[in-house]
Amino acid sequence: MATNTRTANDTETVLRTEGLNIYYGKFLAVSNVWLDIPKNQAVALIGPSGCGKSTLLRCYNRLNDLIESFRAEGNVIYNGKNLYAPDIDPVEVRRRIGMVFQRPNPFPKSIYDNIAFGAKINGFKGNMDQLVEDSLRKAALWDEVKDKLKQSGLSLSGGQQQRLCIARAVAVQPDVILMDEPCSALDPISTLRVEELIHQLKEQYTIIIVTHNMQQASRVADRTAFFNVQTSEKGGRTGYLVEYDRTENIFQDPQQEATKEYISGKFG
Ligand SMILES: Nc1ncnc2c1ncn2[C@@H]1O[C@H](COP(=O)(O)OP(=O)(O)OP(=O)(O)O)[C@@H](O)[C@H]1O
Repeated sequence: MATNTRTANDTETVLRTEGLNIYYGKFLAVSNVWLDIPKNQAVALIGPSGCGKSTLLRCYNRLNDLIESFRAEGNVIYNGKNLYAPDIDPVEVRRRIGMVFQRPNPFPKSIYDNIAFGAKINGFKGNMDQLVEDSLRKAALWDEVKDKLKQSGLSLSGGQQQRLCIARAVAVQPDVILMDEPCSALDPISTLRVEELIHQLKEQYTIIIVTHNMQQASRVADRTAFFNVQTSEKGGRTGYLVEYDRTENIFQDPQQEATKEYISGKFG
């Protein structure tokens, strides 16, 4: 049984996960998750490979809908509305809840158009130059690219490309930004820059980050959710939430044996 799974009552909850079971076909990938994501905080999802961190993350902006075998039971409540209700438009969900992926994936377009493209599709009618500058500033990239906005986004370094993807996510004025191992393809200096950026972004956005790097979770996250895998009699491996608490508690005073073992490197 998980502990501290709903202890985000010190601040407003943006995303509420209620008894979520996630299936791929008949396979139960993640079981019975109860988890509140507080506004303007960063929450890290950690745990061994296959425990369902990315699967859960993709439920928060309905990206799993693109997988035919995907099915969810339970509720994901975003600002009071069930994200999986029939009248909810998944495209609008993905605008409000943006995503940054493991590998930087800029469009094969100019730096400027990487930002402007999504904004135009979303009907942005304001000053585009200003939006591009503001978004690049929020992603701590403006000073490095302001003189080469017409160059291809693909001409940037990996770390710059990832910050461009963050700028692109920010440009459509989301509420929440999901990050799926955003630094795993980056060098240590670029990683630090993205981590610093996460601290700045929290002032305006809520962030959920999947990371394999426990130091990273302890550096960037206010709260951390530790997931583990249990093997059924039939051999199926299902992820479940073990413990969710303030990050310092998870790393310095975990309540569950499995969390203690994981953070001390005994498995995973
Ligand atoms: N599209 C899919 N179809 C079927 N099964 C899937 C699919 N995506 C993930 N799975 C399965 O769901 C389980 C959870 O996978 P997921 O990638 O969410 O775990 P994870 O904790 O993010 O792993 P990792 O840390 O290795 O990235 C795994 O058993 C995986 O094989």
